Amino acid sequence: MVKVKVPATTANLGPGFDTMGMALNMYNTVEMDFHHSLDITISGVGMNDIDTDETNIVYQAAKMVFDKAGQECKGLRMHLHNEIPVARGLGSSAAAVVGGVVAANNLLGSPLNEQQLAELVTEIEGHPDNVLPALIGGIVIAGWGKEHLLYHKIKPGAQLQAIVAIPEFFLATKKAREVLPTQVSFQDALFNVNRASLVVSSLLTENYELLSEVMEDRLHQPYRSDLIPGMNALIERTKQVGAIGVVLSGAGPTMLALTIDNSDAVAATMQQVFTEYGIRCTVRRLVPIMTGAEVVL
Ligand SMILES: Nc1ncnc2c1ncn2[C@@H]1O[C@H](COP(=O)(O)OP(=O)(O)O)[C@@H](O)[C@H]1O
Ligand SMILES: N[C@@H](CCOP(=O)(O)O)C(=O)O
Repeated sequence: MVKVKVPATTANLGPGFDTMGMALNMYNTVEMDFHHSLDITISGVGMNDIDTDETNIVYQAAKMVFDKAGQECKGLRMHLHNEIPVARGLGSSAAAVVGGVVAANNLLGSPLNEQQLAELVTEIEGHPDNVLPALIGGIVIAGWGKEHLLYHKIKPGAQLQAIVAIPEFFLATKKAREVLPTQVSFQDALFNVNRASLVVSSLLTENYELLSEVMEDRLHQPYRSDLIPGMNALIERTKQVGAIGVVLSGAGPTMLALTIDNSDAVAATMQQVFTEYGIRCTVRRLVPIMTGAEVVL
């Protein structure tokens, strides 16, 4: 039996759509063992929102590792314990995919190396920005090259905190991608190239004064704002009380505020603004982490 612990992630970091993400200290665990049939049990959050048959994505991801390794999968016994809320923009599906792939790879004696795991989880999820930090931790910038996935991991600054306001309502990533345009203007593309580059350089140099001016986006957030009541007001007001950057976490509806200090005021303001817009939410204070999925048993 193997037990794998996988972190939550916050993807995009504003302008880095489908490109950047960061691992956070909130975890799901996957326990997995060989079995003659499929037997899935679940505990923790979202128990009623997750399938326990062959459509379960932890199982589907695990089965792809068996297929790649040329091994027959007769069944699996799995217990999933979840802390990451489902369909809220904190990478629950990424954690499920990574948990399934890493657990199965371990069960089979590690036939796939890190590069192969990174490519497999990206193929399954469709974009690398949440699965890569879930797999290897830290802040990851990633994208497909001609043949291979290219990725680079940055160490988050030690002082950085991540406050997340998690609304009570679900927003499936699929739905939040359907509102995106198929084309954008040259000016908006240029704006995001500029801001994403400045986000990376300010994270690398821990220049939070610069970071506070550049976590802006024109490729996805404007199109998603109608799906998240209060999003723009929350960004504006949370920045006024000292957050470095305030952005949509992944595809939403969770909002992420990066802070160094002023965390109490930031957390209170996020809660307050959502409440004013009739949205019940849970605010959690998290920190970026350098460790991705790890085998704990
Ligand atoms: N722990 C889990 N185990 C299996 N499937 C999960 C788990 N968590 C989430 N999922 C699946 O992922 C879907 C949510 O994915 P998605 O819409 O991308 O939201 P998120 O932003 O949380 O990743 C759920 O509807 C469910 O099918
Ligand atoms: N780049 C993706 C990220 C989705 O992340 P999730 O954690 O919300 O699944 C997007 O913005 O669609």
